[in-house]
Amino acid sequence: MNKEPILELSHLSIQFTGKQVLDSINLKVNAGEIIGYIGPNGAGKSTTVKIILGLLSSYKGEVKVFGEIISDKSIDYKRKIGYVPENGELYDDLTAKEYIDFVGQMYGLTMETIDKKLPVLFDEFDLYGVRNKRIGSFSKGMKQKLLIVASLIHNPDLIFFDEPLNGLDANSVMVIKDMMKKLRDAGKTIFYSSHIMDVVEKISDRIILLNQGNIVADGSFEELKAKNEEGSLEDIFNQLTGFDSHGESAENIVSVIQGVEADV
Ligand SMILES: Nc1ncnc2c1ncn2[C@@H]1O[C@H](COP(=O)(O)OP(=O)(O)OP(=O)(O)O)[C@@H](O)[C@H]1O
Repeated sequence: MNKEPILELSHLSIQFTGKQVLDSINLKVNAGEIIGYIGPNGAGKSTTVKIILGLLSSYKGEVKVFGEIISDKSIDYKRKIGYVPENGELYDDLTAKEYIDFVGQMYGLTMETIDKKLPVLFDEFDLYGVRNKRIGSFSKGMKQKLLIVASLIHNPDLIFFDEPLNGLDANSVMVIKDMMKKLRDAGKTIFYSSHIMDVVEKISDRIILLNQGNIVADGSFEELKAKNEEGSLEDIFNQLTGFDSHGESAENIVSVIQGVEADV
């Protein structure tokens, strides 16, 4: 069995206009895990994913995916990667079927393969009835489900989900959570970024917390809980990111709103 990590970051750093966003991050990820990749807004989660996907090149350090340094290689490694971006762009003028046909073919799938997979996936995601409608007419949740189908149609081994539950109804959320576990059980690796702490807590085999450019926690939820003597992942997150003033912040917001209202 190949024990080489599926993903390895060594001393990964990046700056934007003088701001150190990632500060020498080291990380090894093995196949068959769900990694909850969390951190405050602006911590650098999406930036990390964009570097791994080859969308940003101004970084320092080394990124290995499937055992190969990405800067040395062709873009072939991307054929085995799936990605749902936080704010995914779709082509409004295409129909849902045209979009998946297009994405599938970009990944090198034959139309025969696409035609076998697409009806089942669309059916499960409640998109079959609208497969020939233009994406521009879709609701937020329908677009999100289409992005998820597009990210998985080529059977990727490494999957990046950035807030995949955005806009999904409670039924779809259950499907996606179960689907992530089944993909993990089938040996896939999922890098899951989200601010919904109770889902991250329940679904992740390993949780990585990024704060101010550094990894400040790395382990299973049970390990983080034992180490930090806190109850929930939300509590651990607040403690490790040094945030203990939510009550005060809420009070300030409400009093300013009321004050301004009163002056009008
Ligand atoms: N192209 C860019 N040019 C300049 N600054 C950038 C660029 N991309 C990201 N940044 C900055 O890098 C930091 C990290 O951004 P990133 O989007 O990676 O955060 P995040 O952890 O994904 O946040 P969120 O939880 O809000 O999605 C932010 O300060 C952001 O302003």
